[in-house]
Amino acid sequence: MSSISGLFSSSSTFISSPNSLRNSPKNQRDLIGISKLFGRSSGNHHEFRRFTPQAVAREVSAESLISEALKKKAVKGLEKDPYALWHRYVDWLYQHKELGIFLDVSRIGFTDEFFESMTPRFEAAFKAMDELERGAIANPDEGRMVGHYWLRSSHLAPTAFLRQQIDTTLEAICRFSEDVTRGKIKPPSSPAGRFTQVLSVGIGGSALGPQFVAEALAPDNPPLKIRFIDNTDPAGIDHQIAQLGPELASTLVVVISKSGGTPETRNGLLEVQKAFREAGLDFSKQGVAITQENSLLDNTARIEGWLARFPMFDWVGGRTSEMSAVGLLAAALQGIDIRELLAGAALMDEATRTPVVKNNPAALLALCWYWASDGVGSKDMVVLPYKDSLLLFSRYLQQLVMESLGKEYDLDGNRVNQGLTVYGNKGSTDQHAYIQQLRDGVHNFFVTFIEVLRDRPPGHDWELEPGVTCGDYLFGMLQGTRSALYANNRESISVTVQEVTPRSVGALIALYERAVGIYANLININAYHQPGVEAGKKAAGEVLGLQKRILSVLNEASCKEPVEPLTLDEIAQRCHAPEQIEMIYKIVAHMAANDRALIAEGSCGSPRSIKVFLGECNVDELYA
Ligand SMILES: O=P(O)(O)OC[C@H]1O[C@](O)(CO)[C@@H](O)[C@@H]1O
Repeated sequence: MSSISGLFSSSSTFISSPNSLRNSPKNQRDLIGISKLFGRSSGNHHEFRRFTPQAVAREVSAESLISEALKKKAVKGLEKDPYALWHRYVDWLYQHKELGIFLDVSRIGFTDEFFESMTPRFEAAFKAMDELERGAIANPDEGRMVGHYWLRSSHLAPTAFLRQQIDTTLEAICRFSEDVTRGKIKPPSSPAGRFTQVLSVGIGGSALGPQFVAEALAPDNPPLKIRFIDNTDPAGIDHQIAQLGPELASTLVVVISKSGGTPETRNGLLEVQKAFREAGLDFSKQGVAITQENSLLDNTARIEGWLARFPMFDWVGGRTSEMSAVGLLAAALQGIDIRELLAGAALMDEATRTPVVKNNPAALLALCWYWASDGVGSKDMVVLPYKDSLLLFSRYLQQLVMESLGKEYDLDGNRVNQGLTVYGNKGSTDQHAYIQQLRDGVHNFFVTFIEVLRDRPPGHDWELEPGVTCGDYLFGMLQGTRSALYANNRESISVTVQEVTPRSVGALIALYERAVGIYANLININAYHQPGVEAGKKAAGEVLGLQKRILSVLNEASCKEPVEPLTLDEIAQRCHAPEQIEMIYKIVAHMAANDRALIAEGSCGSPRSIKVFLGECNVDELYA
């Protein structure tokens, strides 16, 4: 779309003459982009929508909406007159006084006509969000309510039972973390006499929120320092445990998994438990589980008598779980004011319930996303917080946005392959990395700047040049980049917060949660399931199953007298998986690289030369 707007603004005749576009090789990429938008065949591209009557109706309206939008962009282009821009800035500026948050959408070029044309979609989206908050089954696939908003305003939960669950869990978190930080609950055998470290084991939504909040808000000397195991990388796990060293004895291990069965998290737990055994420590006295009631993890923790268990609710998704026990316990243990975090989110929720788009910052974000990416994710969202402590915000948003919006089908069952790509680290650091391309290169993105007005706590600033502080440079870099991008027709949104505090961080999380919810409604997809992730998990399970079959086949051949080394072809035949020969090669190469019992002769660089056998024959397994 990027080049589309540039293209159309240079010559409006292209609009009414799409064939002339098609003829220009320079424009092929744009055309493919457009045909993808509408699911139309283009050359070898196959049809990929089911054309139900509703789908046709929806498609036609989506198509006309987008081409209308393009025409308007073509006619108007991005405003360059400084006074007109200033008026646009002032007219569209959103401010939340109490939260000290501003949203500037003036550098997104949507037109008044486009804004008007979106009214029916927004009306439907507000209605759907309202129903969701009232407890409708908003995740139809999984038959679940979606209630992360209730976590910070329990009085809005649809039943007394839910209200009580939320309130008692919050009280339990506060009590437990206070008892831990005050040393009332302590590790059994640490010379420190109290817990000094938290080791948080979890992945995806069970890690990203706590990581972001720790980076953003943990004080320099927190009551407990936090570390994360968020992968099944053995070297990464070893590193975390090695860094803890003797402090393992005073480490509170918080294992987080909504499902309670995520393999990476289970592996992390088993690795940590092994480290505890080797150090002669009793894991159960230092382990805490956060999971759904009766999950595998919950049952393990209960049976093994872990120190504590906190619930994760069925109606809270992993990527929106920061305000549940998932995020709150870790935050409280680091001395972060979780009531403020919740208060900030609640205030933002209130502000983003209004059905007046111009007064609703989440709706404004959704409007900009729709305009900038044509409602089909045709451009990526680059998130650039100009503040070190917000470094992980882009990574946090990556899951929130991409796992929510990246969907194959819409709610009517049409194949739409929706999404919105998010990436970014922080400014001004990224100006010395990839912003060159953003300014001058391929135009396939829009930017979200996150600005923090307060540079340092009061009383700590100084001028490193007459009249200029270090923070002035950071400010200058942000404003300069915003202007330079805009001058080259690169659109941007700016979110400004007064300070990075628990309140503003809570508000930012709530702002984006709601923006994703509204946007999902605008594009008619279910934001609350993740069927695609299951495919990867299933395939991983199949790889491990194949590995077991390979070992069994090799064991049988290696128990022969003499031992029978097998080629990869022979292994594949005996595993009844000839089509899996490449995977078999990879499994053998991986095991060989890790000094497993398997011996591979030949060179990994010439797979056909490889012959494999096991160093030891396991007779028991033969007859198992
Ligand atoms: O909390 P769990 O159940 O371990 O899941 C972790 C993450 O895995 C996912 O389900 C994706 O696999 C995420 O949605 C989730 O946040």
